Amino acid sequence: MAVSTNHHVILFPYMSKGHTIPLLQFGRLLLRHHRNEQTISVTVFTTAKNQPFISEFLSDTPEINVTSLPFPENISGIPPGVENTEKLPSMSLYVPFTRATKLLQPFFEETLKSLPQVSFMVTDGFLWWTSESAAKFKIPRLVFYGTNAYAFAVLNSTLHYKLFTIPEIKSDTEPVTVPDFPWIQVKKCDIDHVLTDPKQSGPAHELLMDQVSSNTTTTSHGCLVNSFYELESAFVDHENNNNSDRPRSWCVGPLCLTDPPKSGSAKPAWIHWLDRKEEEERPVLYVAFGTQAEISNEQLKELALGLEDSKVNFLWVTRKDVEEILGQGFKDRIRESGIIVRDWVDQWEILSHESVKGFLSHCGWNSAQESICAGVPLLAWPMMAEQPLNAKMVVEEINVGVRVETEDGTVQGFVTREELSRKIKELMEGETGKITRKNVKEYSKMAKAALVKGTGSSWKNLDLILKELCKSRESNGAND
Ligand SMILES: O=c1ccn([C@@H]2O[C@H](COP(=O)(O)OP(=O)(O)O[C@H]3O[C@H](CO)[C@@H](O)[C@H](O)[C@H]3O)[C@@H](O)[C@H]2O)c(=O)[nH]1
Repeated sequence: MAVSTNHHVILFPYMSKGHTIPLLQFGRLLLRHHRNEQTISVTVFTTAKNQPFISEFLSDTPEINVTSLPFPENISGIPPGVENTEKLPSMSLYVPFTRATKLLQPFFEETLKSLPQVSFMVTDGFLWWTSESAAKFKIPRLVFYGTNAYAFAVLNSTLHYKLFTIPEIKSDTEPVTVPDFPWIQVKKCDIDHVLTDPKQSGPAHELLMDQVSSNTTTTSHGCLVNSFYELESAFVDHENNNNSDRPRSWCVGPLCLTDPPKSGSAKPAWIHWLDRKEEEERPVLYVAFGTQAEISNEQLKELALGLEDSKVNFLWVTRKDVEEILGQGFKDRIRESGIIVRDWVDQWEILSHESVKGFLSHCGWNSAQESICAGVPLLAWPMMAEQPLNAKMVVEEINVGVRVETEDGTVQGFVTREELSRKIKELMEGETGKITRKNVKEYSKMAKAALVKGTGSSWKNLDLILKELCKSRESNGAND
């Protein structure tokens, strides 16, 4: 008779909801994925101020342990008590905030000493120093970035060929062919400025280099990707076949599909509103820009007016006080057609609602993939980070969305109410909308199939990871 084995997996997400949520979903997936006689336990590392959100998110999975480490204090530029990027006064503080996480290392390692055997750890690529801890404790480490394979492959190609730096390309908007993928053209403004800065020095560059070197075959066993093979096979294959210095990429998603069905709790007001729109047979555009987008008041006003001009019904989730910025008049005018929500919402519940037929999104990868899984086409308005690449992928590669254009063609540029209104109508009522809606439904089916036990590509990948990592740990005597 086979002896049952216990495996213990550590997850350490970066302190930003867009990075944390998918790793928590991965924790759920691990628990669901029983292999033969193995049982798996999971410990999530975080900091005290992030713990309540994580515990609440995992309330359906109390078996997952959550351990908090003390976030460093007195970091120059970081207001006291800020332990998450959403609470930063500006994303320009990303570098000092992320650097400060290194001060968690001694606490992390001290806790590792007291934990039961660890089979492997999955830690965020932004927490580069966790690869040192993994090496010290001889624990295999998988790295997680939260991005898809398309963006990762295009960024790696940009870095490898020094695409914008040698020779230096000054224009922000000149299209440049990506050598590894000649059918793709990118502009300098599509790429994070750290990769296109000819100086290639300074704190942001040094941080990036630390993160890059913690994702090599010697520092990481593999790269966990929140995506599914059928969505972007060319890019997954490219990463795995052409880069001997980087560890293998494993698509194990879409992780949003691991969320439990809604329990019988009372429906929030916005879901009642969506129910009413369904009865009235009025399609709704969902509008939301993730957890860290920074939108000026001027741009926010223009967006509001574009929504109003389009005459489309909309549900807009925003962190800003729209009423204060636009005045009561706007709310009165859109009383019948729109609803504005400032609470934390269950985005998946909204996207899965029958009345939601389009999503105006910044194309953070979680939002974009959630939309694909729910079969909802996107109106792509990228704002920062790798979002311009996600938008390209959604619009040009898999044709499940329409792109919003800025006035000057740069990512940071201004978007007029006329452009917004035109593109909203194109997505919700036009021919392109119809085509993208048909395409996205196909990808939604493929997404679900990827996780099916025994046959799905992501299910098989996770099975291989567990087989490989748990076995290698046993043969190293890790269970002694
Ligand atoms: O009220 C809310 C607001 C957000 N969400 C969820 O929060 C996540 C937000 O993630 P994402 O859409 O990816 O946006 P960001 O928060 O902006 O994500 C950051 O992290 C992503 C993953 O690395 C990157 O793709 C983005 O560029 C980066 O900005 C999603 O799962 C949403 O469903 C909710 O459930 N309710």
